[in-house]
Amino acid sequence: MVNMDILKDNVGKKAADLIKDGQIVGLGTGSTTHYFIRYLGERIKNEELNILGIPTSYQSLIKAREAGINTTTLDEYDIDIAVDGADEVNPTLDLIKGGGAAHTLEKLVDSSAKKFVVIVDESKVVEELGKFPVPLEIIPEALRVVKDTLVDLGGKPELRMGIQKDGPVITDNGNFILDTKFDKIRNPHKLEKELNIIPGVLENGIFAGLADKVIIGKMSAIEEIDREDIL
Ligand SMILES: O=C[C@H](O)[C@H](O)[C@H](O)COP(=O)(O)O
Repeated sequence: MVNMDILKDNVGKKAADLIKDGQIVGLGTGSTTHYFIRYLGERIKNEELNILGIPTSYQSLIKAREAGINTTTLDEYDIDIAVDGADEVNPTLDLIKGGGAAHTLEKLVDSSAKKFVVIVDESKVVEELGKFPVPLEIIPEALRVVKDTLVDLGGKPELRMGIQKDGPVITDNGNFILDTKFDKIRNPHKLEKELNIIPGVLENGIFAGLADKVIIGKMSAIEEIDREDIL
């Protein structure tokens, strides 16, 4: 395993150990939550736990099935705890997510949970959000007008292109992604709202004020930061 994978493995296990029998669990998307889902599946099997997962993407649905986690939907259950990765985390626990184009359903699931736990390796920790471009899921018809609006707001939008697929990335919801670089994101709460009121934008990847806890995998140790600690 390369170093970053070890850190992701460590935080995935730590988060899986937080889950209690009988809970409904939001299953985040990405290479870090991959470890969480795997360890949760192992605990369910070894300890005969009664746990249901609510996936945030086709990827996490497939991984849940592989791990032996039964799944359900938000229509049927409230979520006790959601565990998800992030592309950037700042000192006030605001996030940028959506590197895997799953942020729309992730935001729905993560914000619905009674507790939202973020797991990251130390490379994701930043002083100020914005080095990672903000992903916006947009309906395809809105491409030109949303791009123009983002430029007016000081952004540099780029249509995310597929790999091993010609043309743009198509999200799980059938839409496009505009990765938008902003020079500095001084007020993530404000920018998150401004982006979401642009007609044609379904959801953007800023998750301001949502995380209750962040678990950071470092070379030296695992660091845990709770929202109440920073208030
Ligand atoms: O759309 C994807 C998600 O927001 C991921 O949780 C995020 O990109 C972090 O993924 P990873 O753990 O692979 O860095």
